[in-house]
Amino acid sequence: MSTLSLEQVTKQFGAFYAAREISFTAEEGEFVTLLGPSGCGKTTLLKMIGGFHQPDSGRILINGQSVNNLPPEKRNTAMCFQSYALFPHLNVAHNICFGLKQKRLPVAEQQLRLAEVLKQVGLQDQHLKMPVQLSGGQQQRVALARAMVTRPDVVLFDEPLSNLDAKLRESVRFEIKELQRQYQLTSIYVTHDQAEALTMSDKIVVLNAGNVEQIGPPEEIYYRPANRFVADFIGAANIDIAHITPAEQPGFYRVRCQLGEFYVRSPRPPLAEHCYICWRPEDARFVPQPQTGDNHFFLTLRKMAFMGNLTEAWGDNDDGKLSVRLQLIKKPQAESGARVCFRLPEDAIHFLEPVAEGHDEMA
Ligand SMILES: Nc1ncnc2c1ncn2[C@@H]1O[C@H](COP(=O)(O)OP(=O)(O)OP(=O)(O)O)[C@@H](O)[C@H]1O
Repeated sequence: MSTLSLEQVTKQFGAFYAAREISFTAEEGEFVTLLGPSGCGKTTLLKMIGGFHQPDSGRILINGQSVNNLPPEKRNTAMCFQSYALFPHLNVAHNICFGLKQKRLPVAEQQLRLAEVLKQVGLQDQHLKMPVQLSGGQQQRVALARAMVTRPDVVLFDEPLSNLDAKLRESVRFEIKELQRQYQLTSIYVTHDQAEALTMSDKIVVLNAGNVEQIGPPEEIYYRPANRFVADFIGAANIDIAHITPAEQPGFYRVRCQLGEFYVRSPRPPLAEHCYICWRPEDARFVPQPQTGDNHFFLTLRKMAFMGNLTEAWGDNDDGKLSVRLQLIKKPQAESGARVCFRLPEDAIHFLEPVAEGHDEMA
């Protein structure tokens, strides 16, 4: 078991920053996901950890030792790519042992490790098959076995599921996570798929244009996004501008925004009186008997879409300047064009970054 730390790691391609002063740690056996949109620098970071790119500045440490000057083969990291990265002309056993052969490990040791890892990934009976004779999920397990067999300090996953269809992705996601947990593999996992990141990770590093936006466990990232980018990128969010003042009770705040007045409980105080706020579409409750007062608001319904387990709805506030998205468990008895009442629970509103001066859309 090993730890991995990045300290202020920067990588430029010409004048362009692919990674700018990135710092995070993966503790022993931790599953850390690098999540962000295309081009945000995920693969560049993974390649620097693996030794395929050299950082311009900053340090990469494995078990507390800098590996900046070590070539890839001396780093004891293992890459796990999409399933198609298996060698098509080699059977399962030869695919798995490829790295061990290159390291010139004695054949007896190779056989021992092969048997062990085949058992770990549940492919004991498949070792003579060629990759084309395996299902997508089995191919993915071979790719993982090939990484695990070298007993790496850190496993680096580069979008390993992007080649699989939606259903298989889900089951293989759980298989990888289970193996990672069982064998306490310190793992760095690159994806732009938020569902993958939320279900698999111990910790998520949210990246945007080469910068870290937030680092935290999945629940914190989802329920306490640090800023508009994170709130919007992970899940759906309604974002508004608000004036926030402390209420009498500690930990409670009065929030005035375009939707109305809200009484909010937040473990995190706002960073300024004038901040962006967000709330999740699933947090609003339909109120059949309209009420006024704190935490109630009115929308003119614009559109509703019945999705089976929930109904998606879109509506505008009274002055028509704010459009809001809702996910309701029960379809409201109302038609498009109706003015209907909703309520937000006290803990639904989250405080984001301060609004820049002169940018007051509420005025
Ligand atoms: N060798 C290179 N030379 C110049 N620019 C590069 C090079 N490699 C990457 N980049 C640029 O750096 C940025 C980050 O690339 P990177 O591959 O790390 O993104 P990513 O987040 O992994 O994206 P994706 O999800 O699309 O794979 C991109 O704008 C890319 O064009």
